[in-house]
Amino acid sequence: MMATSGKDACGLNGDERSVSLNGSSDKSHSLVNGATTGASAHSKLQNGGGTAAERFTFSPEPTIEDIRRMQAEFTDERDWNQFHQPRNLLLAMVGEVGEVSELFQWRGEVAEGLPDWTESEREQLAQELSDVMIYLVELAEKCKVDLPQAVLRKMALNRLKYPANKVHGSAKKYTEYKD
Ligand SMILES: Nc1ccn([C@H]2C[C@H](O)[C@@H](COP(=O)(O)OP(=O)(O)OP(=O)(O)O)O2)c(=O)n1
Repeated sequence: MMATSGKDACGLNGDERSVSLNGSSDKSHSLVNGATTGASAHSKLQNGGGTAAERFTFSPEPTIEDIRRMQAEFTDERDWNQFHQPRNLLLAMVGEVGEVSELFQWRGEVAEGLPDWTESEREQLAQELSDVMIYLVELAEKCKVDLPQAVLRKMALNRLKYPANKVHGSAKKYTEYKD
């Protein structure tokens, strides 16, 4: 089960955890803090409201291949590959998706930037999303899916299925378009 108090499963509190993040959370803090400074800043961060210049971006590293390699090292060091077959990894990933859901449940709609969330809640979310990503990457590895290239192929398909000039501003599924 997910830790729900200020301490996580390793016994770290929010402050201790943020020390180990190498500044990667600073960027999100500044964006998020912007959202709490006033109504206009807040509304700008609603879904779809930000310009490209304001958009939150990730650090370039680690790459997906870096994550695959680091997780492979982690499991090798523990002799855990015996447990990490595809189905087990899938179930572990779905369990972690459940933990992400738990953080959102009963809150109603949540605005982009999570303006009402505490630092501890944000850090919990970062950890649970990371768990999902780690298991997803390892699942892809164990299924021999080259995930970065597969994502490129899928995005190309998505662009074909949803031509921008046809679907602009509409959330309809492609099967609903009749032309
Ligand atoms: N057999 C395992 C167990 C853990 N992990 C790694 C991958 C995940 O990133 C993380 C998952 O650890 P936990 O199962 O302890 O789950 P949580 O970190 O979510 O802890 P909790 O369930 O207490 O929130 O550790 C792994 O690779 N293989």
